[in-house]
Parts: sequence; structure tokens; C-alpha cells
Amino acid sequence: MSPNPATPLLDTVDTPHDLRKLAPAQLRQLADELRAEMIAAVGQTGGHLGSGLGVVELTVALHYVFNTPDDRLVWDVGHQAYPHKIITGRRDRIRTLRQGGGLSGFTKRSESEYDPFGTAHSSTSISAALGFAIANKLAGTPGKGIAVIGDGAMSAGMAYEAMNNAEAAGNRLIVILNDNDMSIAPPVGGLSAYLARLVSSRPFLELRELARRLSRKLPEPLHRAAKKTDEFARGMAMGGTLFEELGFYYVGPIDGHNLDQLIPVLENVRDAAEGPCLIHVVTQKGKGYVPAEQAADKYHGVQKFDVVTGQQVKAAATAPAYQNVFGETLAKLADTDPTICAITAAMPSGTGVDKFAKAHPDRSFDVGIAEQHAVTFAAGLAAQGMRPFCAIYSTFLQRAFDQVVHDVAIQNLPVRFAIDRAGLVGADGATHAGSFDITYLATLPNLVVMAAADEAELVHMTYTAACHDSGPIAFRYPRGNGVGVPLPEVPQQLEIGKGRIVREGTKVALLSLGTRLAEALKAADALEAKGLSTTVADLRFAKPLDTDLIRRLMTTHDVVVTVEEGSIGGLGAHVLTMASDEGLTDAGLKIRTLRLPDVFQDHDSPDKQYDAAGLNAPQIVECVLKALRHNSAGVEEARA
Ligand SMILES: Cc1ncc(C[n+]2csc(CCOP(=O)(O)OP(=O)(O)O)c2C)c(N)n1
Ligand SMILES: CC(=O)[C@@H](O)[C@H](O)COP(=O)(O)O
Ligand SMILES: [Mg+2]
Repeated sequence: MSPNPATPLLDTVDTPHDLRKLAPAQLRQLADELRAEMIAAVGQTGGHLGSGLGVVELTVALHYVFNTPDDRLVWDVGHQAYPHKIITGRRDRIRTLRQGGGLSGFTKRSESEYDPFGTAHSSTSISAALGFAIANKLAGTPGKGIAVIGDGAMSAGMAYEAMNNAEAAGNRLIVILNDNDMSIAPPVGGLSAYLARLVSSRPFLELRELARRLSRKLPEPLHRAAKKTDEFARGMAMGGTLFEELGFYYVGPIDGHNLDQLIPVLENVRDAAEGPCLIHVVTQKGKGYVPAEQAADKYHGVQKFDVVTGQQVKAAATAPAYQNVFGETLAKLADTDPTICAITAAMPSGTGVDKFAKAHPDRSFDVGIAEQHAVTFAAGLAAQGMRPFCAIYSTFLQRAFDQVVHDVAIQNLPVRFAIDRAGLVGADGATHAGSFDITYLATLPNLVVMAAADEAELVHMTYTAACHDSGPIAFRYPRGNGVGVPLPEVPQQLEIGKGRIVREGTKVALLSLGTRLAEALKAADALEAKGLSTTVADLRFAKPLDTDLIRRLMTTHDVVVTVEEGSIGGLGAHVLTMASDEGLTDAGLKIRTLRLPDVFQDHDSPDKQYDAAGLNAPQIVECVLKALRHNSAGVEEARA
């Protein structure tokens, strides 16, 4: 039955099964409607826009040609998967994207059978798709593994580790290289230049002869098909040397917005009999939405916006963003210290390294999505007498843990880790939460670990790190804007392992690490109102602990509560260990540790996330009151 012409085609497509009932000639209209729907939805929610706009046609073509969900389609990072969500049964919830209780901004297994693998950290897709392909091969079941990976994500080592292993999958593995010549910032490095050369040396419209000549090298079904179909001959060429050397059939480059090219190429690759195949698809980030096409960042990530003007709704900032405070402070320090350099792994603006790069381009390094390399590169710089600052989001530094241990900590090299996005980050959810860095860093010998309570503290910590030549040092700070305190004209060198008392009391001591300090102070007000005199300390250091300060507070207060924006195993664990080592708990002191809960918290506003985590002022107060109600047998006595 052909759809009513007055009905938008998109209204007839709930899942790919509906899509596959359409005629090829209808797909252009469907893609246009899908793009419009995505723009309208992200206008209301905010989120990752440019990448999804660039893969609208690819999304339609992949679901049209392949038998999803049995063919396992893995979107690398998953930030480009909004069009995929709309046509895989989630259109009715697309305006809940990244909102509390709503759809995730990435692919997620629990959300849909069409999301076979959860993504958000880049460059995992080929490994995962290979896993699906090999599992199906071993089980003798049909089903391919299809990875869609961007040119930015292709800069990470994991992609090559996977390709190096791909041969056993045969034609069950298909890699789509989505080359839009953009990462979040312009892409960097030799691979990016190589892809650009491939694209410029093989313009789409001049491929017919090349494809005809080279199609003999294809596996037999591709070769037959190439001879047969003109579209195919127009759409493909062989000879991407790097990928061929790794055992892939390289097909491309092809125009990723031209469905008349995409569909026949995908069909031919689907039916090919032999090895793994890499299809090099050229797309435009932000395609089809003028404000995005014209933006320098191609609208990678946006706030809610007016669809007509493209104007984003941005709240007026009352204080500078932490990332910029860091970048600007470091740039100033580097004016007089020629050994300071800054490293980012594809996040120049997110980390503030762009500010440093403006002032000191020769000492600023964007290494691409390559956190492991970033850390070991920094270790090499440090070993040669430089003062490297490795600025990486907490969540992405997880990928380089062994490099932190083996290349930095064991050798006691003075690499400075500027750890952005520490704590809960809101709409990006569990994959991007900076929950674990205190735990995974403070557990390492030689490391110094600091957390800034506000933007002024961040200035001091950046300077302290610059001065610290005797070993590795890390300082963490959250996503977003500071609290509005004045920035110091002259940064202070903090004494290593020394905290500060922010407010002195006698009965309850709140030991805060990081930006929960503001909540701890609010809690102290509420406790005072109940007649409980409260001390608030900003410990500054998770390692080494200020043992003198902590010992003094433990021996002079009835209740001690640690508060941190990190997982179990962080500050609380270190304080408890110290207290038990010194026997400070033996005399009946009540110690409690407030930290993130032992679950992966879904996306929501940061404030709601902290509420759910029990780390806002009312919950700090309740923790103290509950501790006071506990009798010496650990039993809670009746509320007063
Ligand atoms: C391990 C890791 N490091 C950094 C990021 C942050 N990040 C998300 S998307 C992106 C750029 C990806 O570029 P590309 O793969 O080309 O996709 P595009 O946005 O161009 O579609 C980066 C750096 C990440 N998600 N994972
Ligand atoms: C997809 C991804 O990993 C990034 O785009 C990330 O969402 C950026 O986060 P910030 O907005 O905190 O820089
Ligand atoms: Mg890209």
C-alpha cells in the first residue's frame, strides 16, 4: 500500500521494517523529513546536533540495506545516533533526549534492540562490531557487525588494534568511515591529512574508470556487481593503501549524502563473499541546517535553540567557566616559564587548552583522540625537563590508566594532570561522569591529588602544580562555571598536603574536598541553627592527606563527615584508613563518608544528580543528625 501523499513519509516509518517497504525513490524525501525532525527535536532539548545532521542519509541507507537489528549496527561515540533513534522506534520520546528520565544522548543497550552496544567514549565501534561478527560466525548464525566510525574517532589506537585483528570476521565485518573532516575541533595529525589526500585525489565524479579498472580486485560478487551496475562504478574505487594493508577492502570515497550512490555501494558490500570491508564515506558535519554548516564547530554540541535563527539559548554567565580559568592561568604562567606546555586529546575548547594555544601555539599539543598517547607523551616531555600539563576530562583519563601508573607514577615523573569534568556532568550521563579519578589516582604511590573548591582555588592549584617538580600531581575541577569568587591577581603556591579551615566550630566537622564546599557551608548554617556548632574544612588534598588537621578535628569533634564528588574508594576511604591506622575511631568518634553512590547514575541536571547522590546540603545535614542518633551499638535511636 503506498502512503497517502499528504502524510509525511516519516509518520509511516516507526522502525526499519517500515523503512524497507519504501521504494528507493522515496528515500530522499524521508531523509529530508528525518533531518527536519531532528533539528526540531534538538532545538527543544539541546544536545549533539552537527554529527547527526551529517549522517541522516547514511542512517537511512544503512537501515534500508542491512537487516537491523540482526545485523548489528554500532555507532562510534553514539553522539550522531539521533536520526537512528528516530527511525528505530523512539520518535515518540525524541524530545526527551538527555533530560532526566528521557532518552540517552548516546546509544544504550537497555533502550532498544537496535542499539546492540552502548557507546559514548570514542573508537570502540570496530572492536565491538568485530565481536558481534565473530560470535555470529562461531554460532553459525547470520548477522554482520557494522561499525560507523568518524574521522576523529579514527585517530585513536583502539581502531587500529581492532582492524589489525579483523581478518577472521571475513565479510561479516563492515566498517563505515564517516569522514566529515571534523572532530569536535578541526581534526589533527597525519591520518587526517592522509584521509584528506584520499578524498582530494579521488573526486566522486571521476571514479567510473578507476572503479572499472580496479573492480577486478574485489571479491567475486563485488566484481560481478561492479561490472553490472553503473551506480556502483560511479560510487567506488579501490586503493586506500593504509586500510588495504590492514586487510580491508577499501571502497570509496563516496558521497555520504547521495542516496543513489550509498544504496548500491552498501548493497554490493553486503553481498560480497570475502574479507572485511571499509567504506570511506564523505559527509558534511551540520549538513542541511545553515546555522550549523556555517558554525566553526558545526554545532557539535548545542544548547536549546531557535530553529529559525539557529540562536542558542544561553544563560548569562555569572562566573567564568572552570576550563577557561585553567587555560588562561596556565597561559599566563607560561609567559614567564618556557618549560610549561599543554596537551589535549581532541578537546581544545572543552579543556581550555585553546586559550593556552592562542598564547603559546608552539607549546600546545592537540594529539587527537589519543588519551593513552597524551599521557605517555607528557611523561616523555617531563623526563626531558619540561613541565607538561595533560588536560583531560576525568572520564577520558580512565582510558589511560596504565599509562598513568606505568609511565608516570612508577617513574615518579612530574606530569601535571588537569582533570576537567570532575564529578557529575549532567546531560551526558553515566559514561561521562567524572566519578572515579580520586579513587584511581589517590591509590597510586607518588601521586599528589588536589581538588579545587572554587575558581580561585583552581588558579592556586594550577600554579602549585607548575611549581611541583618532584613527581606527578593532579588537580580536579568540575564542568561549568565557577561560584563567582574573585580571581587572585597573584597565585599562591599551596603547601602540599595542607588543607584549610573555612569555618570553625566545636561539635561537627565537615571535611570537604572540591566544589561540594558550598553545600557543606550551607549544611553548616542549617546545623548551627539546630544548635550544632560546625567546622568546615576544605581539605584541598585527597593525597597526601592533611593528617594534622584531620587528627585535630577528629579528636575535638563528635561527628566527622567527609564530602566529595567522587566514588567510593576516594577521600572517605583514605580518611577512614588514616583514622583506623591511628586508632582515632577507638574512642567512639562518629565518622561518616558522603560520596557518590555505587551505581552508574543516568543523565539529569547536575543538581538533581547530586540530590540523588545524597550530596546536597539537606542530605549532609541528615547524615550528621543520623550519626548523632546512632548509639554506641550502631543502632539508630528515636528521632528527637
Ligand atoms: C575517549 C574519548 N575521548 C574524547 C571524546 C570526546 N569526543 C566526543 S565526539 C569527539 C569527536 C569525534 O569526531 P568524529 O569521530 O570525527 O565524529 P564527528 O563528531 O565528526 O561526527 C570527541 C573528541 C570521547 N567521546 N571519547
Ligand atoms: C560526545 C562527547 O563526548 C563530547 O561531545 C562531550 O559531550 C562534550 O562534553 P562537554 O559538553 O562537557 O564538553
Ligand atoms: Mg568527524
